[in-house]
Amino acid sequence: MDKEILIEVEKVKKTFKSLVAVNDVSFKVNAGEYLALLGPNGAGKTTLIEMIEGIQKQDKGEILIQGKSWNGNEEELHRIMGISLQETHFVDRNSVEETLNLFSSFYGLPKSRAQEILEIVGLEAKRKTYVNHLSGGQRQKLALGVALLNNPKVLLLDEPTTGLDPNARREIWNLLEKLKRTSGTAMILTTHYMEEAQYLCDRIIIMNKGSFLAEGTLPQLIKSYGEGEVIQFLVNKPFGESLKLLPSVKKVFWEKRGTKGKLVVSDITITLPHFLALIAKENLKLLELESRKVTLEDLFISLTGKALNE
Ligand SMILES: Nc1ncnc2c1ncn2[C@@H]1O[C@H](COP(=O)(O)OP(=O)(O)OP(=O)(O)O)[C@@H](O)[C@H]1O
Repeated sequence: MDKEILIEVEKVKKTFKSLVAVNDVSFKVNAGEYLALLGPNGAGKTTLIEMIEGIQKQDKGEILIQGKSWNGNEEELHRIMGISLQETHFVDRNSVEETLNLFSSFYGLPKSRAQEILEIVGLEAKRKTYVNHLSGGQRQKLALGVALLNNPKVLLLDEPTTGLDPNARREIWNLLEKLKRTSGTAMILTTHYMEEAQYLCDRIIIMNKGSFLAEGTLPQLIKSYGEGEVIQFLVNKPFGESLKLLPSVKKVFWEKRGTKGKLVVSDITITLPHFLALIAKENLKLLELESRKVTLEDLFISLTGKALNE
């Protein structure tokens, strides 16, 4: 049986005066699927996710959650949605437990649900702590806990791990991964972190300046860039001969024309000796050299001209 489509975004556009924040984008998310919206600052991720959350209204296009638009269905949609904003504001002089109880009462849920959530997000030891005394990671866990209270069918997380240290980030990932195994929740998360999209999500959309530049599973995205390996280098003076002519080179990308760049090659062991021989022949000095598999970041840079965290 086909999976249920829980989120449908069809030709959605949003402008702020002359700025097109989201430009005619369409996609669907099925039950049980995790989707990442990956993009640099200002790409339009928050605007898009807030339109799906019903916080902002699109100028054009249609957004359906479980087949329904926000118009006239607010109450029903709020019941099936879990939302965590980029910065969730809690009442500082409430404890973790009081905060969860308060949000539970909004949904008409019993206090026992708040207790379950304390365990799920691993904040039992902090139940009596005021929210303004929590660390960044603990706050994010609490925000996630609030989003999960109503057992949402649709979970929308705006940069759930921005600013967290790697350990705290990993803990949030573990939580979300566990949720994926135990529920049919459809999730969209926005992120600047390639590893987050890669680790958690079935599908990735790369977004920049309001538009989708690429979409697919990680292997599909890597394939679209050109599978292979990368030789990254920096030399002291520009090359005289074209690097494209070296054996097994598929593409050449320059960061600083002639001196700093990247070769995408089908086999490093074939290209590398010729590359080094050319450096010797042209009397250049090799200042940096790195070889590795193609990553999503390579694709991202080639599509947007900038690194993900710029
Ligand atoms: N209320 C608003 N009024 C005017 N411009 C806005 C408004 N909200 C967003 N923008 C602009 O729309 C563009 C997209 O912003 P958005 O916050 O959606 O990007 P983002 O991908 O979420 O970025 P970040 O990763 O920094 O959160 C940006 O150029 C932003 O300045």
